[in-house]
Amino acid sequence: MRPHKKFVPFPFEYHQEIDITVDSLSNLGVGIAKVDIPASQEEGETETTKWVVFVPFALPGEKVRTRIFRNDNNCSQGDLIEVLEPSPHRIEPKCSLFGECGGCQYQHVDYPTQVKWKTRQVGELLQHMAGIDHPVLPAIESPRQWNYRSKLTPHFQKPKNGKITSIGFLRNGQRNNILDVPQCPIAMEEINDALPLLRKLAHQNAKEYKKGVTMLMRVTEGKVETNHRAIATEKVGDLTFNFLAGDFFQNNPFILPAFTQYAADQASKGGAKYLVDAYCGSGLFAVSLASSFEKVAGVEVSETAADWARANARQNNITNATFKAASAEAIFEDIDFPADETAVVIDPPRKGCDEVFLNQLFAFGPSRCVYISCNPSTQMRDLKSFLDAGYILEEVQPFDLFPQTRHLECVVVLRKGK
Ligand SMILES: C[S@@+](CC[C@H](N)C(=O)[O-])C[C@H]1O[C@@H](n2cnc3c(N)ncnc32)[C@H](O)[C@@H]1O
Repeated sequence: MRPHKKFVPFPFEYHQEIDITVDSLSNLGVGIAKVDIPASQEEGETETTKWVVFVPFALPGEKVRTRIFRNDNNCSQGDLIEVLEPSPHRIEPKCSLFGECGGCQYQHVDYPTQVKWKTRQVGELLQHMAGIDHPVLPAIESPRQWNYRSKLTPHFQKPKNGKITSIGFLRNGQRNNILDVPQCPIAMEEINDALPLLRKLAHQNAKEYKKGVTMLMRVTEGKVETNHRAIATEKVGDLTFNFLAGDFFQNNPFILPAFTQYAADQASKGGAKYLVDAYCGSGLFAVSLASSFEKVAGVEVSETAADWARANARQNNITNATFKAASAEAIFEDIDFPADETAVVIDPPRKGCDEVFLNQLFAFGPSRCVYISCNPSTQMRDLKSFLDAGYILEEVQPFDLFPQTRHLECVVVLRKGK
């Protein structure tokens, strides 16, 4: 293969193979090695400098052979060719598509080590993004490490000559190349049981699709729902939640009782009597935490989700919670809760909180904030604003909602300084 015409042949030639020792992992789950290279391209250069090489699927402590395919300004990228000295934590991946499929990054690592690395990555983000050294509690493990996902969204591209080429997920590292995935070991058994028929029907009806499709598979009461507008049901401990199958709901139901209990304990610590659930979706936290508070107010931009939050409160006999369908910052216009007795749960989408919301939140000044996020990078960015506004970081507790993948949920607990 020839190099890309923009390939820069320094510090490595195209497809040069080098043996390296991996030091750490990036937050994308990619192995990072620091190697010595000549300090400049001058002939006869004797000085060396450290250079970063990224190698996917290589584990910390391993010696591996990598083949370089790209040199950037301050790092290089290589493919993993051979593991020369394996890590004691390396295991056989369960899925034959591991490495090709973009869904999982950690199937080749034993579970306790996955959780340890996720914990460490949160600590590193805390340092790099928020500039603080603070202990991170060990990530809470998922009770199920396989067959835990209650939602799967296999996709396919526009059929060619009336034929669908593959139904599945993006290939690892690619943006529009879909790998055919007939079974997925992190999806619940119900999904894997239903997948063959769904795939067969899609192939049979291929001529009807004028563009690519993302299919929905949502487990609800032992069955799989594929209609976005259908009602799905999930039990969390003694509580029952209904929501539109296509709307957001946390998709590892097995860890949710521990997750919501932790949020309840942290939000009510210090005697807060009132709760605001910002970005409340169909009311998971508002409804789960309501018994620990006198009054609860939820806010959610999706009207259907806010309607379901109201219905979920009613069907679980929660009478102290109200919900507003609006952008999150609007909640501070109408609540009359005393700020020094109010806790706010904040669970925004991956992009984090916007400035308008944060300014309104800080102007209100609740005594406690429990910030939950599936994207610790934006969470740590926002954390800086909390610290600047006088909040004190109490606890950082990751939860592993997504075993075998690089993803996690992280809970950051803050109290207002004096
Ligand atoms: C990560 S989900 C959390 C939902 C809920 N807390 C749960 O765990 O089920 C984020 C939610 O924020 C909502 N959202 C997005 N932007 C918003 C905004 N500006 N104001 C209020 N809600 C918003 C989305 O519709 C989604 O329901």
